[in-house]
Amino acid sequence: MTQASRVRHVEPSVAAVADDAARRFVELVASTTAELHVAVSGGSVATKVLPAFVVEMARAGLDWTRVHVWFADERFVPTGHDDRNVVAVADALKGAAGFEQARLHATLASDSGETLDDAAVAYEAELRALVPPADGVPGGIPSLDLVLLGAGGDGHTASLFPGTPGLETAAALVESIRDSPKPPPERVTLTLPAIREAARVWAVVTGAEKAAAVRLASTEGVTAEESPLGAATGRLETLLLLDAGAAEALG
Ligand SMILES: O=C1O[C@H](COP(=O)(O)O)[C@@H](O)[C@H](O)[C@H]1O
Repeated sequence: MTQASRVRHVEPSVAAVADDAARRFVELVASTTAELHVAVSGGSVATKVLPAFVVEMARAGLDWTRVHVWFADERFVPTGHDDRNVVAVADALKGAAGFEQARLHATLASDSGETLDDAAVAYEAELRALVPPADGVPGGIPSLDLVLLGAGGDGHTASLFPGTPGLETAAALVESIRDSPKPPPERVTLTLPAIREAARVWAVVTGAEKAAAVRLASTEGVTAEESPLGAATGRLETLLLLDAGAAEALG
């Protein structure tokens, strides 16, 4: 995919970016009567963007009964630990009308008795069991309806970090990470092949400290190893939703 097929949208503030993403989410939910499989990120996506989704869905009179929530990445720490992305996501979804816990697809925590590798394997199995492939042919790669990504100032997205070779050719859909440069070190993440099979990928990136990463991600010809954010594209739609700070290094 060329960079030309990635659409950038800039809003003046973090709140305006969250509201814009929320309106797009409402349009997506309203556009279908099917179940929707949405993978979300932690960090600012969980604390600033998802709450806006909940508000906008309520304003539109829509409920969350058809929405499955998955994780773009998760930290392998004990259940309930503040570092678990599911903690912030579950908190954001508390007011989501009609949302059932059974549709919140958390990964195994470090106190589950399973290993980090087991957690990755189990999550891939759950994805394969519940998320249909784009062509509907059994056994194909699950195609999430939406992957909602954030990014770090280093250009990492989900738990895919710059300087990691082979991101594009990962054989698995979910991988374990043992040496995340950003703590905590142990994580599970969707791989680039899993993300790229999603119908839509929306990366919500805010803050001037991420401007250089956004610029690199938007550079024609950038590799996945240089910029995982730049390589995270969807089959039908790839959006980079930015605030003015994150967009300030773009031409
Ligand atoms: O470690 C992580 O960081 C990224 C970016 O977080 P942010 O707070 O700077 O937006 C996040 O997208 C990812 O899910 C998380 O595990």
